[in-house]
Amino acid sequence: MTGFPPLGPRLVVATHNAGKLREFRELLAPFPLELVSAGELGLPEPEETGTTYAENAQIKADAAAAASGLPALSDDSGLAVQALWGAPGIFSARWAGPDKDFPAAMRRVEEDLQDRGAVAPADRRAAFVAALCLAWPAGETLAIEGSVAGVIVWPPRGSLGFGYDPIFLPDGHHRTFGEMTADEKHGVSWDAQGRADGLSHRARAFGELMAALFPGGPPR
Ligand SMILES: O=c1nc[nH]c2c1ncn2[C@H]1C[C@H](O)[C@@H](COP(=O)(O)OP(=O)(O)OP(=O)(O)O)O1
Ligand SMILES: [Mg+2]
Repeated sequence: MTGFPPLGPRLVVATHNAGKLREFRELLAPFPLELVSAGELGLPEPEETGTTYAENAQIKADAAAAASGLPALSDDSGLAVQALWGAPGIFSARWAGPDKDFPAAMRRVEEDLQDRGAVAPADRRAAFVAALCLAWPAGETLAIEGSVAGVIVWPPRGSLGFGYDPIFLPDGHHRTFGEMTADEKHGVSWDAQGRADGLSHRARAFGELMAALFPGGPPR
């Protein structure tokens, strides 16, 4: 028993981002859940009025759980660049504008770093951060954050993944997220004790969240 209401069999993935949805489908595959996305249910995209990732994640999960009557899992995430005082941060999606122009958003990150004279890798530190929120229709919530540290590289490298992946090089690796396979970027492995391990911010938060709900790891 985990002290939380049952999770399934149906779970709403409360995102309108196709890249995140693909990652969550892969992350949730080992679990006995039937996934429906906010888009498939025609749920509106709530306004992200929070001032933190966690607040925005809760807004998205609560809205989807209330509208669907099902448990809902949301993600609010972003890229925090140290030399830019954490920007774009919670505004990462908004930097890409209504057309979701991530090449332009990545250029803006690079231009802002150039303006600060940030050329050496040590001056180009960044982290991807994800806050996940699981909300049940009766109001219970479970929230967890994950992050991964690295550096911003220029020019962008790789065409896999989504968003800012091509300019993020995680510490200890020589390929950017845009050059990594889905499994390398966000695959989660479970040890015999049911502890999860993964590389990306989303994989790390997801592993911790699911370990809280499924002690011992995914059912075999
Ligand atoms: O793994 C990632 N790889 C690359 N870029 C990423 C990642 N994770 C977040 N990001 C960037 C792009 C995304 O657009 C923004 C999150 O903004 P965020 O509001 O949480 O998501 P969103 O508006 O795209 O979809 P939704 O709110 O429907 O879940 O940060
Ligand atoms: Mg959003």
